[in-house]
Amino acid sequence: MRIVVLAGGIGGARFLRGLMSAVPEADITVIGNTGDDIHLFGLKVCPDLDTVMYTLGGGIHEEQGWGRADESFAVKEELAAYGVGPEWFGLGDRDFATHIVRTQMMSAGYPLSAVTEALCARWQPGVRLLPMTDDRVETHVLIDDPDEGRKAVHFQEYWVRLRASVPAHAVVPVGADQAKPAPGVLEAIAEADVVLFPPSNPVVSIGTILAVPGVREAIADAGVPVVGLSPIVGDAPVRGMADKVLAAVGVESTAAAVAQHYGSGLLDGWLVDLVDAGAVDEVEAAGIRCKAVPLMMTDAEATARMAAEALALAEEVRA
Ligand SMILES: O=c1nc2n(C[C@H](O)[C@H](O)[C@H](O)CO)c3cc(O)ccc3cc-2c(=O)[nH]1
Repeated sequence: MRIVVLAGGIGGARFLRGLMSAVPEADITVIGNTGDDIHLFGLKVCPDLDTVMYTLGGGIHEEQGWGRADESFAVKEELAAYGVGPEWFGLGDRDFATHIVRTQMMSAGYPLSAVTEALCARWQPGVRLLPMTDDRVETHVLIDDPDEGRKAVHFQEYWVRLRASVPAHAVVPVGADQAKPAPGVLEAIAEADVVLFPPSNPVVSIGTILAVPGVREAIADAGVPVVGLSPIVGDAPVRGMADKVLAAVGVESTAAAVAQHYGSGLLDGWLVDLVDAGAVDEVEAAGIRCKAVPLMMTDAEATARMAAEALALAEEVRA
């Protein structure tokens, strides 16, 4: 079975681990969000691609969900001693090596997709990991700054420095409208037997991937089941601060509202948590097959069961 998964960072990566244990023989292509990418200290950092690569490759800091296990911060401390920031973004020494290799390869002319493949040669994630695009896309968030008034900040500044503590007036994937899908993205979608949306952020992760011209259309036209898992459980994000960016696009933080945000033109099936069983009828009325199952990725087994439920729902809508 050929499965295409659109993935953000931590939620996407953990879901993928469950999916791989549920269907070890599956051929999985991951289309990773690159809107969170940031240039720091002259280096290109790709948080979501790295989170998937490290998680599936066994190098992730498990509790944190991002960055490397057994990490040290000597370089960051030395940079801070020179007064060079930002100090709010935690790049560790081991992680720095990844960004150095990536930046060096890109400076030599390799596209991000080729660089990602090269990095994965070390990590062997067991999936084909593709960036959504080789072009530069950067998600910016429009906020009101107490001193400077309304201004756009990089997504990472909003997420990590500000902890999404101020309202987001708009979320803009800068450059997405001009971006082309990376090599292999449209082909993987066209050849897929099923497309899955993990419980990743519907705006800044999956929404950004869908904003690359051609991706949404390819998924809608693939003629295969498209099944998503709600990142909202009991009207709150399972992790992260998805509610803050959902508000910016005028979507309520409920499992049903997120399903309708994707819409029946894209989504065939939607899993909600048992606590949201009351939303099933509303989602089905919107033309999307819906089922309530446990959706907390508490451990590997629970996550594998979620993935199996998503595939079972895909077979139900295919029939
Ligand atoms: O909350 C944080 N998240 C950090 N993240 C996670 C990241 O900001 C977001 O969670 C994702 O971009 C959202 O998917 C990092 C991810 C990386 O790959 C590399 C460095 C960081 C650093 C931080 C950090 O300092 N604080």
